[in-house]
This record gives sequence, C-alpha cells and structure tokens, in this order.
Amino acid sequence: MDRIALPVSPLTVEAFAPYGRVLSPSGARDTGREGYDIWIQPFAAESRPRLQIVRYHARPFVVALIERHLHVTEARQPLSGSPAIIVVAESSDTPPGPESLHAFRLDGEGVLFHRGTWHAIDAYPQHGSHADFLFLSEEATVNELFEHPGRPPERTQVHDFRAAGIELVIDANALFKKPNP
Ligand SMILES: NC(=O)N[C@@H](O)C(=O)O
Repeated sequence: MDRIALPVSPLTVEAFAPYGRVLSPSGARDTGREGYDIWIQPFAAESRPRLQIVRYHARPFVVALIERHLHVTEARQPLSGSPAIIVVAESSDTPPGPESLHAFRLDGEGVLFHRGTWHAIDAYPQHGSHADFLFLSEEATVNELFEHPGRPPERTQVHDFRAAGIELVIDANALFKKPNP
C-alpha cells in the first residue's frame, strides 16, 4: 500500500474556488432591504432539495473512498461539535490522482461544492467525538445512496483509493502551521 500524506490548507475563497464557494457574507450583497442583506448562493439540484443534518463521527485521518454527485451542488454548513477536515478535488470524468486532492479545515464557515466536485465520503472531526453539519443535497441522490446502498448509484460516481493500493493520510500536523505573517 502506498502511503501518501495530504497537507491541510487554510480555507479561503480563493483556495476553495476550484471546488466550490465558501458560504460567507463576503462581497457585495445580492439583494435585501434596509438593515437586511442577502447573498444568493448558486445551489442547483435536479430533483427536490433534501435538507439534512449529518453527524460525522471521529475517525482515523485516512481517506479511502471519494465520490462526486452529478446532479446537485451539495452544501455543508458546520452546526456544532469539532472543526472538521474535508478532502476535495476538482470535478473530472476520470477519478483524480492523490496529487489532485486538497484537504481543508471547516471551522464555522460552510461550503457549496460545484456540481461534480470530488470529495471524501467522510469529513474528519479535528478533535472530540463528532462534527455536525447542516447538509443540502437533492432527494434523488440521497435516496440512491442511503435507501438503496447495495445498488450502484447513477447520480454519484465513487472511487476507491484503497482498492488502488493507495492509503491517503491527512497530515493533521499541518493544521498548526500558522500562515506566514
Ligand atoms: N449525505 C449526503 O447526502 N451525501 C453524502 O454522500 C456526501 O458526503 O456527499
């Protein structure tokens, strides 16, 4: 098994742009009224939206499976629990290599994936027992994955690094490297 370390990058609008948007009230508002600003986010789904709360339990910082959803721009907003690390790669028809994966730490700010952005099926709580997220997806994608887990999904593409003989280990130490002043 080839063991490859994945450094963790600070979550910034620019750094995350290839994978999606950071959900934060930044830049000019889109609409609103006196004393009330609205930033419209480009969420898109081809079936009914599905709002979920997802609890990621603490787990080893090892990435085995990644996936991408072809018919929804999935959104995740931290709710409670520990900051958590997500692993992403740009949308591509063929699965990305380890060199194309990037890990980001979500600590308060959420993200909206571009359609088809590859992501680890897990998020990795940095400490403690779990990390809870508000999770916006679509009914058809979620039902395929969780109501019919034995059936190969049509709306989601999955890739198994473990089956390819690759063990991806998130480099948690990089979390503590402060950006250069
Ligand atoms: N939970 C959910 O709707 N989808 C997951 O497969 C995911 O992490 O994208």
